[in-house]
Amino acid sequence: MGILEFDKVSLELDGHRILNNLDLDFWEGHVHAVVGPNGAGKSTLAMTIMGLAGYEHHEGDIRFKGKSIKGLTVNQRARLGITLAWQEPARFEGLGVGAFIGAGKPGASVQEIDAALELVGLSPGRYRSRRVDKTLSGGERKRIELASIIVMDPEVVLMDEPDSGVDIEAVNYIFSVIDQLREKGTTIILITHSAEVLRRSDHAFLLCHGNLMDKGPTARMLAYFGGKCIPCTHKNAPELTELFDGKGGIQ
Ligand SMILES: Nc1ncnc2c1ncn2[C@@H]1O[C@H](COP(=O)(O)OP(=O)(O)OP(=O)(O)O)[C@@H](O)[C@H]1O
Repeated sequence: MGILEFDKVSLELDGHRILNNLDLDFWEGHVHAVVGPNGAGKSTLAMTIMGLAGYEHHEGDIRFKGKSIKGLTVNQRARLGITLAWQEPARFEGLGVGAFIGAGKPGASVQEIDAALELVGLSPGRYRSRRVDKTLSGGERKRIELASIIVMDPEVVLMDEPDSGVDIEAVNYIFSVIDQLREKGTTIILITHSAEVLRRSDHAFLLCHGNLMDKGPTARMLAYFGGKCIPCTHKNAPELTELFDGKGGIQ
């Protein structure tokens, strides 16, 4: 049994079926990737797992440790240990960086906060007292968000395009955070367009137009990035030339 299970989950937004009858099983302590072309429904899947407003009225069931989480709020899901690393720390804008990082764990010590900052490659002396605001660069904000996840120590963490908008140095820190979370036994769900990120996973799901097209070990799913997209009969199936950027990633 997986730690997080989708049982025939479908979701309509604005009259369009965005997720279609998905049966997914995320195994405890594994790193899963969710891949697929633009508009496949990957971010919608993440929002639906988190139970964000507008995404809660899905058909089918989502179970965490065997119990339905349908109807639970984002905060209730977060308290169970399910969290999403947002693209940017938008919550609590203006809070001190240290307070922001400690917010997910009542009583978090300065040492824990500093250790998390160091893990993402930000000097505590320089960053802990700064504000979470627009004076931080996009990459810094992303790393601060990751530091908050390290302190929170969730059971399931979703990361939506963890390597987008960050430089090579920051990407390496993000990858080392993924490795550390994996070592701790955290279940990780990586939503990605990047073959490099996909390589960090053990197992991947391929979505297209809200449908699960394939699932399997990463090594096999990497073929998708190599230009061998599996046959798709959807009327709007994108041309392969639209999909691949020629550098091992997809557009
Ligand atoms: N509120 C909404 N109303 C109608 N359609 C929506 C809504 N939100 C998302 N969609 C559509 O749902 C589809 C899936 O969007 P989603 O953002 O989940 O895709 P994605 O796989 O994450 O794409 P990308 O790789 O481009 O980020 C898209 O066609 C999008 O336009």
